[in-house]
Amino acid sequence: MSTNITVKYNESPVYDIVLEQDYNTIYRELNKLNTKNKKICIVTDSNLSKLYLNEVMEIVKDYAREVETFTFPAGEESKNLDTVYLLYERLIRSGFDRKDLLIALGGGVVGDLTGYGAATYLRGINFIQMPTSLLAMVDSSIGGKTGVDFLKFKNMVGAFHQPKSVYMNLKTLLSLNDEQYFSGFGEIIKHGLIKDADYYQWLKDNSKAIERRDLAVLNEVIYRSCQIKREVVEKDPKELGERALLNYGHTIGHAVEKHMEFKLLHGECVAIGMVAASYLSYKRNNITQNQLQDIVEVIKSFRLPVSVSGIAAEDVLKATLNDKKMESGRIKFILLSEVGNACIDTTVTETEMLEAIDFIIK
Ligand SMILES: NC(=O)c1ccc[n+]([C@@H]2O[C@H](COP(=O)([O-])OP(=O)(O)OC[C@H]3O[C@@H](n4cnc5c(N)ncnc54)[C@H](O)[C@@H]3O)[C@@H](O)[C@H]2O)c1
Ligand SMILES: O=C(O)C(=O)C[C@@H](O)[C@H](O)[C@H](O)COP(=O)(O)O
Ligand SMILES: [Zn+2]
Repeated sequence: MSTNITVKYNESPVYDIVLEQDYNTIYRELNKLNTKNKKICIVTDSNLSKLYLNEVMEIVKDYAREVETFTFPAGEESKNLDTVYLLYERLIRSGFDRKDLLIALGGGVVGDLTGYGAATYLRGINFIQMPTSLLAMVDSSIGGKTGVDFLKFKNMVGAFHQPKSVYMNLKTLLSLNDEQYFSGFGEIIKHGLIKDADYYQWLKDNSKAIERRDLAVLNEVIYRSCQIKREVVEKDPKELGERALLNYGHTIGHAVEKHMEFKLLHGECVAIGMVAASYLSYKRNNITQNQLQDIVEVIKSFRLPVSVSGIAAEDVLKATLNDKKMESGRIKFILLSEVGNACIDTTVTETEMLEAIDFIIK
């Protein structure tokens, strides 16, 4: 079973998202890029290097002049300029030129960091996303947002740089531990809440099959989420407007992620941030108290946290004011206008934000 989605900018196809259940057809993506006389560097983390690197290398080596690998320690703590420095060093020492190619084999951390390396090395070289986590398949591998954290502030240094292809092997989802697997549902539930109430309902109806990682159902989840993300990024590739809706739950979520020193996964922090943003949406009379309660229960049913402890509300507020959503001193906050629709609101006050943050700190 293979499914393809094409991402277009200004009506022109830019790259394909390929959903597969093995790695056998990667060569098609490489052939499109004429890689036979190019060097390829596969960038991955210390977990994936033990799981899929050899299999991918075996295939890629027949379609490249030379294959290098660059592995860094797994986890958000590595998503910074120190790791990018080591990547540049490796590429320079190995003589990578502008026509060569990077492959990001891993979760969102590998994808964001490799994408940023590709965007900046020699002023930009090609890269392919090979997402292995659910979160990376439904969200981070699509749309060309690349970057790294700085002083633990999330994604503060980055660039828009589109991949040449996004190739996923859904069987890799079977080796994720439960925490990593369910963290993907932070972004998936977000897609339903901001864009598609039917999808949100469908997720609830299919929770049992999702729980047992039925690959046919996961194919549907990934396909629907990728379509939602594709539609948004095609209309607004550089987040001048509507793309900001994808930030639902992130303003407070990113601040929690920073203050928890990356002990919680990104999807878990997005889940907590969505509870706060849904609380504000309820306070603004956009959704009912029952709908707020339903959102909290659905997030819990996907084994995601809905609150956090051990951090101070004032610190979280301060970090939200340093996030990228500030514009002329005002925060661009994403609220639900109803379940299945979201809006940008620049009138949320610090007092309202503190109340929402208090709601998620236990
Ligand atoms: N660029 C974007 O649009 C975008 C969107 C959403 C999230 N992000 C970023 O993505 C990151 C989160 O992504 P993530 O949750 O994939 O984190 P991650 O890359 O750290 O992966 C989570 C953990 O799962 C492991 N892992 C990944 N795939 C595996 C597999 N198949 N089997 C076993 N273990 C596996 C990793 O080694 C890691 O330990 C954050 O940095 C976030 O800011 C970016
Ligand atoms: O693609 C986007 O745009 C998103 O906002 C997707 C988010 O899930 C993702 O976490 C993104 O990296 C957040 O963007 P940022 O600009 O707030 O760093
Ligand atoms: Zn996110």
